[in-house]
Amino acid sequence: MVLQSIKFDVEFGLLEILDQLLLPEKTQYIKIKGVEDGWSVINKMQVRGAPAIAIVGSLSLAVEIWKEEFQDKKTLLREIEGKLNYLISARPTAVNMKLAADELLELAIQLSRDETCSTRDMKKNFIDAITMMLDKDIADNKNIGKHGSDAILSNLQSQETTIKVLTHCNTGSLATAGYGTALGVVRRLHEMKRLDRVYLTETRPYNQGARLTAFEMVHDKVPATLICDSMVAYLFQKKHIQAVLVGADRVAMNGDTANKIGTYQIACLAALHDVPFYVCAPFTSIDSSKSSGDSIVIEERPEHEMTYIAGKRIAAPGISVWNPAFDVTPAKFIRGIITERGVFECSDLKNQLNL
Ligand SMILES: CSC[C@H]1O[C@H](OP(=O)(O)O)[C@H](O)[C@@H]1O
Repeated sequence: MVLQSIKFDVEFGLLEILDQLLLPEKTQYIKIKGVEDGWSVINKMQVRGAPAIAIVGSLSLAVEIWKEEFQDKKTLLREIEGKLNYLISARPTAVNMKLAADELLELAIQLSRDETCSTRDMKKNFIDAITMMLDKDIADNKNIGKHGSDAILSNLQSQETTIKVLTHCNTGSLATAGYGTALGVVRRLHEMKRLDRVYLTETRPYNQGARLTAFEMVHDKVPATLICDSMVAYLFQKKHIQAVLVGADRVAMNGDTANKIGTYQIACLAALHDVPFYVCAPFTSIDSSKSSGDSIVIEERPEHEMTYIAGKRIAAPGISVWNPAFDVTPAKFIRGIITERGVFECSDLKNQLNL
């Protein structure tokens, strides 16, 4: 059975998301009735992952406007613009919701100006565009898997047939519409029988690795080993890791990449141990408005997310806490950006975006 993080059928007003705060103990879905529910589950990280945030946020708008009748296209356009701006505010670091909102608003403006398009047609065409995001994301991830596995295997010495990789956080079916980005490359390597093992960090404090990536790898029977975040240097020293594969929340034009906290220190260690470090991300995670990572806003999460685990306090009451949810890895540490269009050097991103 395929792991389904999103259930959607707008005809039935159905949008449900798997509550990722309850995994792996409980598999429980939450009904999303509109953008307020969408904003809430994103902000509370009941659904998370850069692509999944954009998809669930946009789908929450689709189910909301599907139920409503609009007197004219101007009213519908005003509703769409206001609710897209609201959804963008749920979490600041991942760029995907902002890029999706920009594209959807541009479509709505075009439809509102098209005199051959009725209000009903505008609503249907707009919702259809959102629905297509699901299939496109899965297709993009399959291409990321193909390009990434080809690139990594090309690095192998002639006598090496299988590969050991390290990944951080969760970049699989629980962070996307399905298959995953960095975990999509892992899945592709496994499908090709070229994966020896994937090592995954627990990824404190939310534990995306221990709770989500481990869940996905066990579910798919992929050879995987969980390690603590503090074990990465020793892993590089004692195991022959041939690549690091991470996701991205926002890639700047020079290749600087914002990703889950801990990514930057893994990149530093990978450089020290000469392990190729790859960022795996669809073009929907690339921000052409950012020339470098310097201006990427880093979300800071509530202190209880660090001082408690599963509702039990693990840190002394009264201790101060700093809880940045992301860090920025400089382009110099990144061997390549693995995308659905191919694998690019950081210096080539601008050309790939025709900028
Ligand atoms: C498919 S990339 C997912 C990306 O999002 C994660 O952050 P969060 O769990 O806080 O949404 C992490 O940075 C992953 O690399």
